[in-house]
Amino acid sequence: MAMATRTLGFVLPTSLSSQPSFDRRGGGFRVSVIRCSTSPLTFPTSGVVEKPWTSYNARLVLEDGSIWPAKSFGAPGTRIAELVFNTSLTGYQEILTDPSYAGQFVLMTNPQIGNTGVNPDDEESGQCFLTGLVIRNLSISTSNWRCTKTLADYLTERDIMGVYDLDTRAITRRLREDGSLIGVLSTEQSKTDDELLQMSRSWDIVGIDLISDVSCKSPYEWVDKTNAEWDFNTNSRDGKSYKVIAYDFGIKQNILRRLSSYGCQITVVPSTFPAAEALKMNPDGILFSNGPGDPSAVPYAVETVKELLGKVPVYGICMGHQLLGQALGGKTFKMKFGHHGGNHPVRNNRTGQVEISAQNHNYAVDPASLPGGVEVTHVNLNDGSCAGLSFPEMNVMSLQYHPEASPGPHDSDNAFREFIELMKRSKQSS
Ligand SMILES: NC(=O)CC[C@H](N)C(=O)O
Repeated sequence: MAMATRTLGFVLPTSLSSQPSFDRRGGGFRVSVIRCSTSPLTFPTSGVVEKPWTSYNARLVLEDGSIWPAKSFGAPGTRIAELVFNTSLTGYQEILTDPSYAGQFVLMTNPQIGNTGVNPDDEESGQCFLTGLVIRNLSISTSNWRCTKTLADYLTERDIMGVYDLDTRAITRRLREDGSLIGVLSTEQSKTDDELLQMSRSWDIVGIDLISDVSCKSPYEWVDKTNAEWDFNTNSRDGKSYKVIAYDFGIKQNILRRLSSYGCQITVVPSTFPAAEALKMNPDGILFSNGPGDPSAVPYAVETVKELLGKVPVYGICMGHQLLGQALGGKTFKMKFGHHGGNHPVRNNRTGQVEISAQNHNYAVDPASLPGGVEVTHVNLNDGSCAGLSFPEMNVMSLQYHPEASPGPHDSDNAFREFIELMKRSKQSS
């Protein structure tokens, strides 16, 4: 939810003279450490201080046989996941709580993470879903006016692994050259490198249904809007109300806030909610949400989408877009290393305009596999992949990326208005 200008609000005391400097004699950092706190901050002005987190040795072992010594600042243990890199400069808390990262370790290419701590407003869901966070440096000072906790404390409390002190540039280059890799993170010294390597080679993320674990268990109403302080683009609202059912495949709360701000009354339903029940509720539109993993591993969700097609206007975001692609008769495939970041240029084919977008996906719809009448509305300009679809005959629209952009730029927010227009037109013609 936060924008860069909001989250980068350092409050450094004037008596603090410079950048942290490493003191070789003392083995510590010669800085003033600002622990985030809701109580007034006190600033030591001099002296050697220890890093404000407990660190112990860890290893990242990748399936290609590479071993990356690291230091842990989160939960201890040994965990397996797919490693992806994310190029966002800000928004690590939204990334940590985005359910689409279930089954993955996220490596941040931004070399310094943790400087703004965590706060109660930037959560995309009620828990952290990724398996671990991999970073170059953990910020030694934490300061932001909304901060209530340090990143290290937050990850440890939520039992999520976090490691730093790895060469994240070298790992990113490897992922770009060889594609995403399965890895094992471990703080357990009793496990040999070879054991961890075998573990990483014994698991695969392809073909696993990850949405059933992250979806809600029963329907609920959503009413929260985007906080007025953060809202924008308000001129495009028509003041009317639309009844929307949101299928939760791992939904980010900012999608719900944006829909609500655009005047939707929302009922969120689980991924297994029967299409017939959804239709009985007489919605004006249906949203298929983002969600983790392989869209080919959830045929039941594709069936639900198929049953709803043509009966009511539908809007798919990310996983929802991929499920729509399959339901329309197309195929999805796994990309080499996917798109994860807040800086992806997308061309809107209808307007010719380029939007800078937030993206997080490893799979894509193959446009060549789609039947006639389905239009590719958006293209990712980095690699030409399909970034949006429309099938006007059935009131279908979808985006492979994140118009709710949290974190990320807001260029694509108008897609919510387009969904409203789709529902409005369909209502008028029926
Ligand atoms: N953010 C998402 O919905 C991700 C979609 C899908 N799980 C992928 O990785 O491609």
